Amino acid sequence: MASVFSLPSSSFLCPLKITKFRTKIQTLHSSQKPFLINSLQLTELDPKIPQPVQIFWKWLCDEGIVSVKTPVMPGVVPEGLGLVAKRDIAKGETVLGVPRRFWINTDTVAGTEIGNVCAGLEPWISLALFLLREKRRDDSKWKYYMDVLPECTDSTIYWSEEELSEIQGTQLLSTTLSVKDYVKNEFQKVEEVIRRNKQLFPFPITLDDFFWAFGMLRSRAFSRVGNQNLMLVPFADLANHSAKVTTEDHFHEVGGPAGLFSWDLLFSFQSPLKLKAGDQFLVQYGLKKSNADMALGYGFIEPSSARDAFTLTLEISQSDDFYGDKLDIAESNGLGETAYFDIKLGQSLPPALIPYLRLVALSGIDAFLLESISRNAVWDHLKLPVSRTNEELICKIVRDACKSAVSGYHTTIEEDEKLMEEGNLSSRLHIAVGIRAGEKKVLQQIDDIFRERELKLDELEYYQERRLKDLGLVGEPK
Ligand SMILES: C[S@@+](CC[C@H](N)C(=O)[O-])C[C@H]1O[C@@H](n2cnc3c(N)ncnc32)[C@H](O)[C@@H]1O
Repeated sequence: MASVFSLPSSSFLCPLKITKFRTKIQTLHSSQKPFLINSLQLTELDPKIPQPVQIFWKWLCDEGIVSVKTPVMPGVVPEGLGLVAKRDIAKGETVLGVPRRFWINTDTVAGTEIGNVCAGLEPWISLALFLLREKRRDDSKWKYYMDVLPECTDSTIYWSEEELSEIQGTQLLSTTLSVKDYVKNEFQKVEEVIRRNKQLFPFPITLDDFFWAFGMLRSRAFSRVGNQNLMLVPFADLANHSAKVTTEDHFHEVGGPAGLFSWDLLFSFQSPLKLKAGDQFLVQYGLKKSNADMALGYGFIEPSSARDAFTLTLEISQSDDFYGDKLDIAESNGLGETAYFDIKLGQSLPPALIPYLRLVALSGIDAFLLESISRNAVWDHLKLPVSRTNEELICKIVRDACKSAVSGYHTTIEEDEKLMEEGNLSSRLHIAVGIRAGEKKVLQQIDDIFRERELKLDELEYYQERRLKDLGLVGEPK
């Protein structure tokens, strides 16, 4: 199995042969003046660091984005490039502040020659076109930043067909294929814009290029900063993720000095951990993200099983005799005709799952429940077992769905675990094996819950029994 992952990199969908420093030292463009690599900051960089990164660092220094006081600098780390502490850093200490004029967001694009053309486009598409254009321009303000962007990541959007076959049957595969289709469709639409504006895009832009830009934005763009939804922040985006970081609020927009004589908004990063000189500055990419989200967005997964997840999709059938009533009840409770329930390994089921399942399965004489005066009253009834038939049916629906999902994988959990134990997996195979094992474990957990429920069907108390008790007609009145 591992052999399909040791293909030469040219077999991967790694577009844009633009940035080469990860494989060979890049030479400067003839039109660029070489920098003198002798400033105070530059001598601090590890000489093993590729030249484009040294030049990027010099640019950061010259532009006043970093100063001698900046306590982090770029470094080569197991995750690629990263930020390394130059000295001990206290927890909560500000490690960098990137002035607004270097941020890349829709305002940045609006202020350029392509601003008008991009005005009606989705923010990410306008940023993607901007990136692709700046990447080709020798006189780009962001040239040295563009030169340190990677050619691709291990995100599943860049995997070859053979690599994708390793996640056969997984939800990650279907999500990846949908995302790829979406990007392809958007590219077809944007090709027309590019064609009509040849003077602004006087170079070919391929689908692979577009995927490159999409992948860069997915893996490096910040969101939720102030009122900016999507934005690239050179230097700050060298921060890698660590599971050791268990908080998420590390970046803020603050006013501050943005050069010798100016004051501006700064994108500022605070260290979530106490660091020693030489340690890597690490952040948290999202506590709620599943391993599939991490694999798709960033091209890595965490060993923690807490990120293993499976999404159960349930639906009220339009051919259901009680479709209208059921939909109304679902909608009154924040759900819809289709409902998605993210189930995480080791965690209890989402509270709305079982009531929704009971609603979907409600039929025959149980359907009288739908006639309750208030929709909320119906939902309250659905929080407890309705009838043996209904409860048996929900167990069957879920167990059948689990069985069908499990039959789609081409390996067992044991086989995946053995591969993991043997080690030596390529980074992409490591992701594939981790994802397919994780999904199956969650499916097993769900199946176990409903198998146990099936065994207790005779012990459960159902609606009619509760009603009779309430009326004092059986057992102890409440
Ligand atoms: C925001 S960038 C960080 C800088 C990046 N390492 C670089 O070389 O430019 C995010 C990317 O870094 C890598 N990365 C970050 N954290 C990682 C981790 N914990 N394990 C593996 N790769 C990681 C992934 O390739 C991810 O897509």
